[in-house]
Amino acid sequence: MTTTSTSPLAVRLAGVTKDFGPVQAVRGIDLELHPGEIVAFLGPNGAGKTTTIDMVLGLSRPTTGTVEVLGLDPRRAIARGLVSAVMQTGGLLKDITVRETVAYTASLFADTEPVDAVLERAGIAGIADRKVAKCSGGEQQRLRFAMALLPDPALLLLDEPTTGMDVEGRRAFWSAIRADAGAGRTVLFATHYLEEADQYADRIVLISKGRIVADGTGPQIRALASGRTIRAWLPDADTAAIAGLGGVDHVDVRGESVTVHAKDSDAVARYLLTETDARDVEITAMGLEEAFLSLTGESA
Ligand SMILES: Nc1ncnc2c1ncn2[C@@H]1O[C@H](COP(=O)(O)OP(=O)(O)OP(=O)(O)O)[C@@H](O)[C@H]1O
Repeated sequence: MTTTSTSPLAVRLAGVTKDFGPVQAVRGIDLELHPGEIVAFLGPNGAGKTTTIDMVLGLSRPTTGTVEVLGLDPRRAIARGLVSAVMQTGGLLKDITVRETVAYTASLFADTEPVDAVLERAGIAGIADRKVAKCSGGEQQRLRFAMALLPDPALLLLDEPTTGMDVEGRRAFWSAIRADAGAGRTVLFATHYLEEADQYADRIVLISKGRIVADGTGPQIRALASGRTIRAWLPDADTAAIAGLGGVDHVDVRGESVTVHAKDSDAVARYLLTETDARDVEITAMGLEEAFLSLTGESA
């Protein structure tokens, strides 16, 4: 694997913004990725994930700020074979086999890993003689992954790599990526899927409206939105009194039940059980889905 001693960082973004005319797609991102990390870039549609990845790939330049890949300008890093990307679609010839596809790609590079080794690493050695047209979406993505591994890149970028794949295809794809990343490769992938980020990344960078709104492990992201939900049966709930309790974010009354989002669930439960006729009091932690919506400001 190729690394550079001049910078220990795989990716460094400092004060990066990107405007498209009046659209501010990226509004000031600072981000450092360390070698060997698997990082998910998680965010809703239009958050700025692809725009940021394109800048890391040297496909576009930031409006302000700097982007460095392994201590180099992204285009130099690409030219040196330090970076590869797996995109969502395109780029495959249907009438040749999996092995022929990788061999053909290898012939375009001066110096590559052996074809059989990358087929093995991508988990598609068993289907090497299959025509691309006969491969499932997941197998085609693993083929793109094999092609991306040919220059033995230190950094691998994946833009929503599992869109349209079924659960099994997704699992097989990620187990190949994970096994390979054990060797020290840095991986940055964009995704809409919370579960995918939580399951396969060491670190989640949550992005919304062109800014990073949270950065940490799956459990850390959940802890940031550390509120709990308290539900109880309580006809004629005094919503003003509940809203006035410390740490209450939101009170919702539906029919005879009340739902409260609060940081201090004990105080709410104590109030409900001692000061009111509430019954069936239920407290649940926020799931990753709710944490995501609350942190990206997209909750109802
Ligand atoms: N070439 C462009 N010209 C004008 N606006 C653009 C261009 N590329 C992106 N945008 C806008 O910039 C914002 C960020 O888009 P971007 O594609 O980076 O988001 P994303 O997080 O990758 O979204 P998705 O998950 O839908 O792919 C959006 O408002 C988008 O419409």
